[in-house]
Amino acid sequence: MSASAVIDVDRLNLSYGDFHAVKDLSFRVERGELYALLGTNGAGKTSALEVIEGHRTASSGAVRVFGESPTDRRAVRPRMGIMLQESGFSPDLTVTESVRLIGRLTGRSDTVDRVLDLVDLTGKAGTRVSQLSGGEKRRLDFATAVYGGPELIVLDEPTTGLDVQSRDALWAAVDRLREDGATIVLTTHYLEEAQQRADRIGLMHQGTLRQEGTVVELTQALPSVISFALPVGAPEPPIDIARVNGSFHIETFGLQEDLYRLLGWAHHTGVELRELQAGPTRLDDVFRAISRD
Ligand SMILES: Nc1ncnc2c1ncn2[C@@H]1O[C@H](COP(=O)(O)OP(=O)(O)OP(=O)(O)O)[C@@H](O)[C@H]1O
Repeated sequence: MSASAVIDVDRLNLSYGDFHAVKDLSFRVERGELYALLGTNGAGKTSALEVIEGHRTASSGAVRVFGESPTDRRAVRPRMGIMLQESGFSPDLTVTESVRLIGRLTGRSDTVDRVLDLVDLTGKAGTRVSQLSGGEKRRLDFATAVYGGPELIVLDEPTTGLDVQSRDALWAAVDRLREDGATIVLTTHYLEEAQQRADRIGLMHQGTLRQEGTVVELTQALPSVISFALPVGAPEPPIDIARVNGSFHIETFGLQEDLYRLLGWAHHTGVELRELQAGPTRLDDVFRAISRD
């Protein structure tokens, strides 16, 4: 195990009865990293996280968190904050009471006021959980993960159900936690959030890790795309292009060169390139490629 690894997952397998949900999964998360574990529905992300969180026992393989077994709660729990997909707060408790209760369970020290400010729930301190909106409940879930500023924070689909403003606020809070040195493990179906923020990404499909790397490493194997539409009757550019749904696509590993040629041709022939877009491969494309099989 690497000396700095906060999480070390080595050939993890997890079965539910006859169903093999996680297959020989290995990955490491280094101190201070934001690692995004992404994948298709049912890929096994939550199952893997549940083993890391100490909520589930592996069928085989080794998982270490801070060098300890995650089931050693006394060693690991005070250092790890967890935002589950659903926390199951008691509906009759107020926001303040819920945070205080969770705070006690973490074994970390903090003040309710600071945590509510961090997750932007100060105005709802006295509101019962049953009266919170979906997005407010999600922010209360986030409060449980950040209480006491843990070294490791696990976020399972943290922004699902949040409006754009609340998402931005959550990511701003995550940025501040990272500035303080926190290590973050994240699952999300919002690939652009992972693309923008993750230091490294693991892509899972049907229980296995199909690819792992930085965004650049993952996307450089696929071509960039230039797309545009042409006015009726316009000549076609002398470049290898495909027609998709009435518009033109160029797939290229030489984005700059092909764009230069295309724009030069359009300029010389006086053709307008409508809805012109050019950009590197997005994580969505890598994702589609791994989930085809
Ligand atoms: N308690 C359980 N009993 C039986 N099967 C389960 C159980 N929990 C999960 N599974 C199955 O294991 C597989 C992996 O589920 P998991 O929730 O880990 O996937 P996921 O990658 O988190 O999916 P999603 O993105 O849809 O949340 C799925 O096929 C799911 O139906």
